[in-house]
Amino acid sequence: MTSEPVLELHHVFKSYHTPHYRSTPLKDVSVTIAKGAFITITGPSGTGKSTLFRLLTRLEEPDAGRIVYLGKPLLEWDPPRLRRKVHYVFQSPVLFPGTVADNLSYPARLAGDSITEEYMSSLLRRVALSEKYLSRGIGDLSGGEKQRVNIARSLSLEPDILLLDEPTSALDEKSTKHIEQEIRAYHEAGHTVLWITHSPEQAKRLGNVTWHLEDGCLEVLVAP
Ligand SMILES: Nc1ncnc2c1ncn2[C@@H]1O[C@H](COP(=O)(O)OP(=O)(O)OP(=O)(O)O)[C@@H](O)[C@H]1O
Repeated sequence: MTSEPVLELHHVFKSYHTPHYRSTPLKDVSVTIAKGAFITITGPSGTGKSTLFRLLTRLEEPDAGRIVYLGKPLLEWDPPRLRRKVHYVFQSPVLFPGTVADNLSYPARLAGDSITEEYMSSLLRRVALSEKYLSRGIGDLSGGEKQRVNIARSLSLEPDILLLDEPTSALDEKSTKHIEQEIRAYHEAGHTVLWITHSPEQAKRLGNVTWHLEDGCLEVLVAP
């Protein structure tokens, strides 16, 4: 791992105000992510882990502070281009009606390209699904199968930074271990990974740097 920063947060604040409550998920958070890092993110439910990912992909903007990707402020990045490079795999899979193949080939079609059935089968194997799934309708899949198709489609984009929001929450132990192994391989190929998890055991298995987010503060924990 090099120490070259790929993402930087400088004094980032984010809060929400509604008529009924006020919540401040990020209070003056400053942190740097080195290129090729594998960071797990933990913290109680509702503390702002997903909010952080929304800010990193410009789905929302901070109230104050600056986020920089590859030396350039996020505000200067074209959002669709940014989101292919810093890619958010949502906690609830976003798939459209149609077959698994329709969904896997969507990013290529959007770019005016096409991908082969063989490549789509290899994407499915990476998430422990057989090629038989290619013709299955999205509506017929279980929550865990949808989650894996969603991850397979994201891997096809080969993002520089992969943001995973509880990607194994609907999976059994065997599939969870398979996905962990696949994402480790993705990381070892030189990519940066941020992984939100509620499981301290999973955080320990996945890497030695954990960010703990609570009460708006981000604490960096490095395992010995
Ligand atoms: N659009 C919004 N409007 C108002 N409040 C919001 C909005 N989005 C998030 N919040 C609030 O901000 C806080 C952080 O939410 P966030 O989804 O980031 O938490 P989280 O740590 O990812 O939670 P979980 O572990 O349950 O997924 C919560 O209190 C939530 O209710």
